[in-house]
Amino acid sequence: MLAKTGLLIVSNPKHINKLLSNVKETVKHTLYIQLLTALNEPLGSFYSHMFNTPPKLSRTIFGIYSQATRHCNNLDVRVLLTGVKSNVPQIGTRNPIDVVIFDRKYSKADIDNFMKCKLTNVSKQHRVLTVDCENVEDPEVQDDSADDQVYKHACLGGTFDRLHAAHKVLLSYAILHASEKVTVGITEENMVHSKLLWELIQDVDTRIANVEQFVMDVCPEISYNICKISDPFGPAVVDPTMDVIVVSVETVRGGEKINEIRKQKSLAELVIVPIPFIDEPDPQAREETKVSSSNQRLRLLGTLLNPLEKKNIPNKPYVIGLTGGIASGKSGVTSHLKNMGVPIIDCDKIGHQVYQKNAACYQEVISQFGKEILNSDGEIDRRVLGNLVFEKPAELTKLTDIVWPAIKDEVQRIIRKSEARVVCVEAAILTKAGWDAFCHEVWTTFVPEKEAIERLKTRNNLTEEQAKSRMAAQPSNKENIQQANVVFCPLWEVEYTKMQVEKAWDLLQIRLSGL
Ligand SMILES: CC(=O)SCCNC(=O)CCNC(=O)[C@H](O)C(C)(C)COP(=O)(O)OP(=O)(O)OC[C@H]1O[C@@H](n2cnc3c(N)ncnc32)[C@H](O)[C@@H]1OP(=O)(O)O
Repeated sequence: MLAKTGLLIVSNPKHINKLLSNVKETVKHTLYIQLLTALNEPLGSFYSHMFNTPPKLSRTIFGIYSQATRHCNNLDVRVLLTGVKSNVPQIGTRNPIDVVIFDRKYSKADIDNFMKCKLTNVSKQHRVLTVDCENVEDPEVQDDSADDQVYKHACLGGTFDRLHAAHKVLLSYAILHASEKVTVGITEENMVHSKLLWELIQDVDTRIANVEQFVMDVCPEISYNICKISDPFGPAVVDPTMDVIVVSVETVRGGEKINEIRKQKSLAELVIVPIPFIDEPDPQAREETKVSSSNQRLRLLGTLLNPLEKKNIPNKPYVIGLTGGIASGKSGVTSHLKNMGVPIIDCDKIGHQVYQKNAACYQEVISQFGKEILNSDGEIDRRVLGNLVFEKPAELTKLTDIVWPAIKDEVQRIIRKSEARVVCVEAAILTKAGWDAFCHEVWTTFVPEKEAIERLKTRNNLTEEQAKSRMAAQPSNKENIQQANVVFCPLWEVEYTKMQVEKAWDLLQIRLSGL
């Protein structure tokens, strides 16, 4: 049975390759890794060589996270730095340990003693395993050189969206280079708008909480200042106590810029420690070749982003409510679903039908908006009506108050008589109308607002102002995403949208099979 949380006790990091490929069969959620300092060191003298030389671990830690990315990317791997900063030789992880795995054989007495004296948070039902790694060496985990130094106060900054291996390396390097304090600047929302799929970036408080939880888990012995930053420099250009800044190789220039400003302010320059990228082992279409948050966000497209709510509605047909901003590519998604055999209930179309001549809402719409909205054959001219309502929210509400009940009745009638296993209700403002109440899942499309404006200008011949006012009549991307279970970004080629829809469809089949 897979354990939720494991602890790997590593006597020789050069075994890590084999160890990690083994543990992924044992642990399913969090894997803590504790390094012993040297091969053949008895368990009892745990940590004894580590004090005063912590940065020497940096490259080992980089190697471990790189290998973890390759071998067990689904696990939350955390290399413990406990004991590196003080000689409190105990491991008190945040999550209780369900399985302890040793990379070599020890006597029962040594193991019993270790379990009793060194581990403070072990679950009652824990297991102890040994993966024998004699004669296995992974050349990619390098020996550490001895030229690193420890300073009092290290700093670093970034977005830290969906904490991944490269973030963990940056944070670990900062911890290893600081004897007293690490400051982490985390970008506020104003700083993330140029990033790919920024709409999917976690809110700043969640990102702060994740970083805090990680650093406190791997090394509670030093102090942390985790703060929001709304410019690229944050406290690094004003704090005289900072000594060293940890950056990725891509952001060395940012570190240099900070030093230029510090110099102007007569503050001591920071030592810049650049960290190489971790390679993405299996980059997919559109992904970067390094481990990155934008890769993670791309991978979220088509997956269950927000959990499903239990609703008291019939299980058949299973109703997907598809929504999304104006010109955000809803029809691209519905055409892929249609090809997969899913009936689409198009609410725009039903909306048009309900006020056709002699239909249920025809007279009421005319009484509300006047005969000026009629064309020569007595039909309501939607272009005229659209111009009246899209510019003025109160007018739009008057229209929707008239037509939504009729559209809803028709949608529910079609659902009731459907024989299909899955149907899709396509509605621009599904959640604002409260129609998510009769959908099992809400799926949404979004494209960057700039892109939607361009599409409206070219596709619908609207001016920039008109495009903006139409967008203002709808929930924002952020609102739609927050309320959706699955999201799509039809920003690129048709095939890429199709791939997202197929992924969503395959995952939906798994959910349906569990009903
Ligand atoms: C709950 C729902 O989502 S029901 C479906 C939406 N329909 C309604 O709300 C009914 C009221 N709307 C209408 O009668 C018509 O849309 C009109 C008269 C305002 C404009 O008609 P047309 O010029 O033919 O435009 P059309 O109906 O194709 O809508 C244009 C865009 O505005 C969106 N839209 C339609 N109604 C609304 C609305 N009430 N609020 C915001 N956006 C809307 C459409 O979904 C469409 O988006 P898309 O370009 O991404 O597909």
